[in-house]
Amino acid sequence: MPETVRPKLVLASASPRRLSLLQQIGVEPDRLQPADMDETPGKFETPRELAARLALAKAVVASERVKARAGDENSVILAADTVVAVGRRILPKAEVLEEADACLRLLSGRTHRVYTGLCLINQHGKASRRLVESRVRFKRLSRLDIESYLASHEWKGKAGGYAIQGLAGAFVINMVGSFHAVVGLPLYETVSLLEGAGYPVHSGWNGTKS
Ligand SMILES: Cc1cn([C@H]2C[C@H](O)[C@@H](COP(=O)(O)OP(=O)(O)OP(=O)(O)O)O2)c(=O)[nH]c1=O
Repeated sequence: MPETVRPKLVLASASPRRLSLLQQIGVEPDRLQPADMDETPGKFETPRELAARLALAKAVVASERVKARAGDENSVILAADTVVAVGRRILPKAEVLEEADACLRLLSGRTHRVYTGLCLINQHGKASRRLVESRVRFKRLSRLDIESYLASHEWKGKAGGYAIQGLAGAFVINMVGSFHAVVGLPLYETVSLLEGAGYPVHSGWNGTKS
């Protein structure tokens, strides 16, 4: 029987969170190929549609770059996008203090949704997609909560102006969905897409330390 060659894995992301979530399940990408793009929502686009569209767009852009390089033909490309929303209102990825402040005030005492789009383009150029929706309920935030959190700078570059995996974990009364998806990469769905593309996830589990 001919031996199947493991495809190379390209992670289309600049997010250190996504890389460490992959490493958590014993998967080490062969290459990082971040795909910078305009993430502005379309006029009538829902948060769910935005997360799905951007995950696909990131994978496509990275795939084009990978294809242009000799020797990388047998590659699978993985990309994701996380969108935080209150109802239909899409919150920004907070880059400045004012944005993070506005996000936290809006999230205070409310339940919001986090949509994580996932896309894998296989060796033959076929895209497979998943969309994971999680609900997160925040306590009512005091002025001190908000000011202290803003001073931590953990909000920077995070969708909705917070990171559940850090200090903001203290704001969460409960969540329904996938914690890892909120952080940036739904692990169950990631494994299912990788296995579907013939990428052997378990081969990285030998001798893994907890
Ligand atoms: C809600 C939430 C978001 N985030 C992060 C995950 C993503 O990195 C970021 C959302 O922005 P994204 O546009 O999804 O990702 P990114 O620009 O950081 O990285 P790339 O496109 O290169 O993959 O917010 C957390 O780390 N924790 C959280 O609790």
